[in-house]
Amino acid sequence: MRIFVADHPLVAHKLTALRDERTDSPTFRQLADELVTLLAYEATRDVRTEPFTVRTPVAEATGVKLATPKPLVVPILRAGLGMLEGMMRLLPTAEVGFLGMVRDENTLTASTYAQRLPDDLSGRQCYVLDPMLATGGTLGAAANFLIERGADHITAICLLAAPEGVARLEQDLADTSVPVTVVTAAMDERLNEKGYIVPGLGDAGDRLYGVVD
Ligand SMILES: O=P(O)(O)OC[C@H]1O[C@H](OP(=O)(O)OP(=O)(O)O)[C@H](O)[C@@H]1O
Ligand SMILES: O=c1cc[nH]c(=O)[nH]1
Ligand SMILES: [Mg+2]
Repeated sequence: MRIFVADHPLVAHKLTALRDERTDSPTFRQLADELVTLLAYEATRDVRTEPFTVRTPVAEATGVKLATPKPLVVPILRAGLGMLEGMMRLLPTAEVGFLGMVRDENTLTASTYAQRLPDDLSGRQCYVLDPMLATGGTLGAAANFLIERGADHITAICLLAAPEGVARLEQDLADTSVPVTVVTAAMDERLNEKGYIVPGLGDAGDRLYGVVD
């Protein structure tokens, strides 16, 4: 597994504002959207392309276009939905599949409550959107689910990651030969006793969409 921590002043600036507890929900959604687009630029460095030739008004130019099958973007509901538009801005022709997952606040175990994905992901590059890599349970389960369906290349975009989550993900993916990369805006210090990232930004889903319970 590969971890890429984006090192860019604009990423750091937007992330700081996102962390700020005074940031309201509309601003949080806007910042998350902008941050994802910056991260998506890094995350799509190895998106598959094929040669494509066009004619300019002057001459022929050899270039590339996105290869088929098109990449699949998979936001993990709920909070990953807040990252979708920012990702699709860079990959407008990608297809989108959905995974609904929730972490039990007491056991910190992730479970899947909804999925709408192609059955066969053979040969697909998948871009998973999940703002928080905390214990790693959610992302590990999501990645293994996609691999079972045939995905052969997975890149996860996370706004924040914790070292404990990265270690768990390494373990959960130990048996796969599918390349998995995590692109994140920052590697934070640790998890607290409730499984929240420290310093983190709080509950990403609640800050995007409000508290449910
Ligand atoms: O790494 P983990 O310990 O598994 O935690 C990370 C998950 O927790 C949050 O989702 P949550 O369960 O709060 O659902 P929500 O997006 O609906 O708020 C977050 O959006 C991640 O999906
Ligand atoms: O810090 C955290 C950990 C898990 N989920 C969140 O939304 N925030
Ligand atoms: Mg939540």
